[in-house]
Amino acid sequence: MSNLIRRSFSTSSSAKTKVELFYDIISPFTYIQFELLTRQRKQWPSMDLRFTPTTIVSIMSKSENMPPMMVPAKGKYMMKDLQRISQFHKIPFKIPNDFPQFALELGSMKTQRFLCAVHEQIGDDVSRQEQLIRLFFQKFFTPTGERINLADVDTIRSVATEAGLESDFVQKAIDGMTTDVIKKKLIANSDIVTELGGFGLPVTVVHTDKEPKPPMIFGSDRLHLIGDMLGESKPPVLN
Ligand SMILES: N[C@@H](CCC(=O)N[C@@H](CS)C(=O)NCC(=O)O)C(=O)O
Repeated sequence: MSNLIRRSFSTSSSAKTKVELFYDIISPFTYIQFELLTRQRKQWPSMDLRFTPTTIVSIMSKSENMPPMMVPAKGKYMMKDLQRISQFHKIPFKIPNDFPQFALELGSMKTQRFLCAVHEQIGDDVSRQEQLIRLFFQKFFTPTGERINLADVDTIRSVATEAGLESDFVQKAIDGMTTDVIKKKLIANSDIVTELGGFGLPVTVVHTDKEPKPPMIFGSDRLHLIGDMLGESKPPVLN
């Protein structure tokens, strides 16, 4: 098994189990899972939640999958489904008015490279990561349908600054975005997902030792299984 899959995290607490959310800001179901998992912290004290930036384009291509919206019936259902579940979970959300076109033509690669560079700089400061990731999701899936441009460096800079990152820190991450180290790191993160059998997002990996490979959960609708893998008896808080 690849040592990327069973890797060590720099700050580990043996009493807790790492639950790793692989994310890409362009993925609406990942926004849902991000909010649901962060809400679960209080309910599930054994969970040590971590975030890993990835790119859905690479995951789809390596797994020979394609975006659900390429199949018209799936695309239509997905829009309705997202509207229903975001309302049910009380997450302020709307799919951007030009979502399919934006996703296919511009996409989130620049933002994901930026976030990857930020992760490298901050290390395991999960609360700073969380604040930044949430702001990107909120500004892309606004309740009005007006989105930010995830492919624009000035926009990325302004979101990061609004999230409280210092300007020289942001500049360092922007410089990092174009380096081979960061580009390769983002692809390596995506390879972990496909090596575990992933074909889309969100992917949540529960780092238990109970199975030969850490289990990989696809989707934002399997929270009860994650709780069960953690040995938590309290059910997830859904709304
Ligand atoms: N049922 C899942 C659907 C998740 C989903 O459709 N994710 C998209 C990206 S936002 C994907 O990667 N789909 C791949 C596929 O369905 O094959 C959920 O509720 O979260």
